[in-house]
Amino acid sequence: MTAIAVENLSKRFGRKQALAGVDLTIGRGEMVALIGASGSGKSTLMRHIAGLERGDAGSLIEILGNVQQRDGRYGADMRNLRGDIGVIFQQFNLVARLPVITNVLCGILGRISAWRGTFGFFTRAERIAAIEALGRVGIPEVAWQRASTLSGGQQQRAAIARTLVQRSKILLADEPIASLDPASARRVMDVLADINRSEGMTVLVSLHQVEYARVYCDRTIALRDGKVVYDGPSDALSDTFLTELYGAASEELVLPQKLPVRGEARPAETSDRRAGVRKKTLQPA
Ligand SMILES: Nc1ncnc2c1ncn2[C@@H]1O[C@H](COP(=O)(O)OP(=O)(O)OP(=O)(O)O)[C@@H](O)[C@H]1O
Repeated sequence: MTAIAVENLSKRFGRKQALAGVDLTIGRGEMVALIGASGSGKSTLMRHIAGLERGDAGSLIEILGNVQQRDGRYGADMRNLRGDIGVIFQQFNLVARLPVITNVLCGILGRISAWRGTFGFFTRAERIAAIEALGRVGIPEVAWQRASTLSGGQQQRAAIARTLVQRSKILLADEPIASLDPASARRVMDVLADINRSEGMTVLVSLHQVEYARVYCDRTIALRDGKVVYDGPSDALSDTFLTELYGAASEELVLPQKLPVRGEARPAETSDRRAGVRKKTLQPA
């Protein structure tokens, strides 16, 4: 079954053609990487799939077989479909002053009555589910801490826990590791891969470094100037091929050092870098 179907998606911002006739289909249970140099349209595509933005005339997006938007208008099922999609961003994933557990519980706001959400009235079962979700991502001990006290990697994992509590079927992760040091980045990618495998959650993750795509995703979709220029096995994205696709801009897609193979022994994680660090810290100088 198809999780995400995008047909002829175009988006113009003034004179800038951010997306130009994007076609792609992602099956349920797939974990797919989206790569592209800066400004290639990754975030714009993610925002459209999340239902946060509407495409231009002629565009069609279907989520789980239902029309999410067509010709710049949202479909009738839009509200329900929003609940099926969990979104995490590079930053600003959590409300800093609230405890982590409350942030995670925000995942169920779409399913409970407005008054319960407004007053933060959550049942014992819901709180237990939130702590279990934090356990799934490896950080149950931070449940009662303020979100602002978490490292960047922990914040991303808490945001993933929120999507588990939301029971979303699709997870869109827009550059979730761009602000993290390599050890924290791998942990976040490990968690994404784990919930993809064990929960069957469809994952679309945009990445700046193609190495992570090669290690974690069988399939990569590459964007350039708002168009899909490659859609196929991540293994095929050799450095030479990347240069063919992106020219000099390919340098920003390659890490200076090789990543260990998944599951290979890794050095102990150093302390996670605090969230809010400047974007693209993994780029070569
Ligand atoms: N709201 C907007 N208004 C005007 N232009 C926009 C808007 N959003 C995106 N763009 C432009 O569309 C193009 C694609 O932007 P987008 O953020 O999707 O790229 P990206 O691949 O995610 O880049 P990065 O890796 O740097 O985040 C860029 O030229 C950007 O300036």
